[in-house]
Amino acid sequence: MDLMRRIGVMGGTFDPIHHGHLVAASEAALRFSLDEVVFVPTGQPWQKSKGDVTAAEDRYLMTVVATASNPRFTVSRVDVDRDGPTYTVDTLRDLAAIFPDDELYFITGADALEQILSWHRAHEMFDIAHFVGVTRPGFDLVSDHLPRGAVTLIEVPAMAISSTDCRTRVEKGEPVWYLVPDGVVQYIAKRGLYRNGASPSRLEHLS
Ligand SMILES: Nc1ncnc2c1ncn2[C@@H]1O[C@H](COP(=O)(O)OP(=O)(O)OP(=O)(O)O)[C@@H](O)[C@H]1O
Ligand SMILES: O=C(O)c1ccc[n+]([C@@H]2O[C@H](COP(=O)([O-])O)[C@@H](O)[C@H]2O)c1
Repeated sequence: MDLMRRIGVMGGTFDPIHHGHLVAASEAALRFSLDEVVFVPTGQPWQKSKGDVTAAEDRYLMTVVATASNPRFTVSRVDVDRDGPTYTVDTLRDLAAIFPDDELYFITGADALEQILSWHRAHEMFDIAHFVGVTRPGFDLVSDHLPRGAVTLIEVPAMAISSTDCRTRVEKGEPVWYLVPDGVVQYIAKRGLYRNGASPSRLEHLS
């Protein structure tokens, strides 16, 4: 009996997680018959400007809330718990140790795929996981720059949603209902995230 499972890995800063992330993961799971999709919130996303990123614990908890209702979705703390800048090569090494008998599929949107050769030790990543590039409105989905056979491109339902737009809307007092899961709307309000352009960096007010 073949016990090898197919594990999707959806990395992101998730500041906040939105339905674009969830649809991308769900479609990749469908197309590749993934047994599980592990969402991995970044610890320190070195290519985003440091002061602008919400505390990792808040981003981690929003990811847990957003994925809780899907039995195939899980959340990993490997990047949140690792010191230093978050490199996907480390994420994949950690997950390969957790899932030693399984195949890893790293899911990434067209914008991230475009930049992927700027990632730390990028070429080593392709030995650990197969990459799945998904369409995203406003970006071209191409893989000509990547090693042959390393990436499969798939079309997913177009969700013109970004975390940046969600943060801006909250800051302006506009709703983010239906852009992010209901529990994430409530978490953002409860924690006062994204108001006045600043987020609390600790969880001392979390009751
Ligand atoms: N609407 C979307 N459709 C498809 N893929 C997406 C979408 N939004 C994000 N992604 C992909 O999800 C992953 C994590 O994205 P990230 O957490 O940076 O969200 P973001 O919306 O791009 O954030 P920000 O606006 O803060 O840059 C990346 O691979 C990104 O390409
Ligand atoms: O490995 C790197 O150097 C690297 C650089 C930028 C982004 N990434 C990964 O790409 C995923 C999406 O990142 P981001 O910054 O667009 O949220 C997330 O898993 C990041 O860890 C990875």
